[in-house]
Amino acid sequence: MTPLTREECAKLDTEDPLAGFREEFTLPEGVVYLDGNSLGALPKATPERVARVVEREWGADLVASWSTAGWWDQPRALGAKIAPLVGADTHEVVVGDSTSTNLFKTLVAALRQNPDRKVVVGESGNFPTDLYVTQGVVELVGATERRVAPGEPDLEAALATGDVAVVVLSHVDYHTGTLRDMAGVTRLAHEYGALVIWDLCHSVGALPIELGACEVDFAVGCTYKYLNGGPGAPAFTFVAERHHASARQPITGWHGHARPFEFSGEYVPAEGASHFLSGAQSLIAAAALEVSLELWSRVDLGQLRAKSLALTDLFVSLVADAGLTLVTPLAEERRGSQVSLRHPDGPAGEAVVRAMAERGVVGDFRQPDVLRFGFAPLYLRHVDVHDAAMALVEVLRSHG
Ligand SMILES: Cc1ncc(COP(=O)(O)O)c(C=O)c1O
Ligand SMILES: Nc1c(O)cccc1C(=O)C[C@H](N)C(=O)O
Repeated sequence: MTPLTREECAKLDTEDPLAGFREEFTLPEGVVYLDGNSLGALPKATPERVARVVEREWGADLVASWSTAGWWDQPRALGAKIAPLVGADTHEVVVGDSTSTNLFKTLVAALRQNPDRKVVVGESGNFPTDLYVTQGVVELVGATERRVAPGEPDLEAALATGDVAVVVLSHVDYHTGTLRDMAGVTRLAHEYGALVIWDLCHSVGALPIELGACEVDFAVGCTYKYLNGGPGAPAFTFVAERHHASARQPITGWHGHARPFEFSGEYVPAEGASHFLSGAQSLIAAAALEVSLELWSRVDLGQLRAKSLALTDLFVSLVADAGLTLVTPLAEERRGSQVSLRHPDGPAGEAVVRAMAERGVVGDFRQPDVLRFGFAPLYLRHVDVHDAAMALVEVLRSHG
């Protein structure tokens, strides 16, 4: 692709069907924010809603708000708002806890769903919390972890032994930005009798996801990156309907009980994904997420994906001769909404990211040598991408 001029980028911005969303976010003056894959930007409507929950629902209405303000059902209501973003039915998604905790719950549940097998397959290089939680679960339940190199060939070899209960994978890799073939990998795992848990942290809000059509078993994901729920916003859990009747998660708290207000001494699982809830959530954090999900309900995911690909294409073409190695696959079906570039001098890449931040371009560095730039299509313009790329080229030039 021939790199576009800034004027050509400005013209594309005038034709962008998503352009209006930028006005709905608070963005610091003079900053190009390419770290929305770590912490998404703040929707302008969030502070007022959070203040209302604090002052009115909590301050004035107190305990009545559990029913009058819908607090009790908020994990399901928010789950229903996430469902269309991930191609799920409303009763298959609940919101609460962190991605790490939800991975723990779904992994134990998936192992119990496949009781004759005791091997969990993960990939080296997956986000550390996925690897750590897997280690914790296999120790706890007496299973075995088999960690393979990323990619379908190694995964298939690991599955072919016929003893794999569950596979845990990231839909988009946090480090390289590689997008996995969710349908193909899920089918492969099923062919070998394994279940699949997908971590959607780097794909939800970045591209359309079809959990139902791909026949995914379980999925988890966070809401503070592309979904703009705020720092530490509650995560979500997807449980396919076919697992509802039998799946059993291990943190059997009262919010996952079928009749919590009977206060009985015996645990009876709630129906549907609700069983995957455990205890009370922060309703203040939930209010912030509710605002951003209302905004997300107006987003056309096809337009989002088209813009994401255009922005990452643009960035890649503008920095093609900068002396960095592209890590993120260029093939559209393999690319998330980020661009990762390897610095030839490894750790020197960190100084480049710092120098860019001094020029108002915020990206991040991931050990040992990757400069990582996330492209959140709702609030980034083509001109921002142009400016960021030029800043990177200049910084690299001045760093020799
Ligand atoms: C792939 C992936 N999984 C999980 C997490 C985070 O999990 P938690 O919200 O529990 O900190 C992140 C980011 O921090 C991530 O990138
Ligand atoms: N979740 C984070 C946190 O709690 C503190 C600092 C950073 C994060 C991140 O989101 C890191 C991010 N998952 C990554 O892909 O690197």
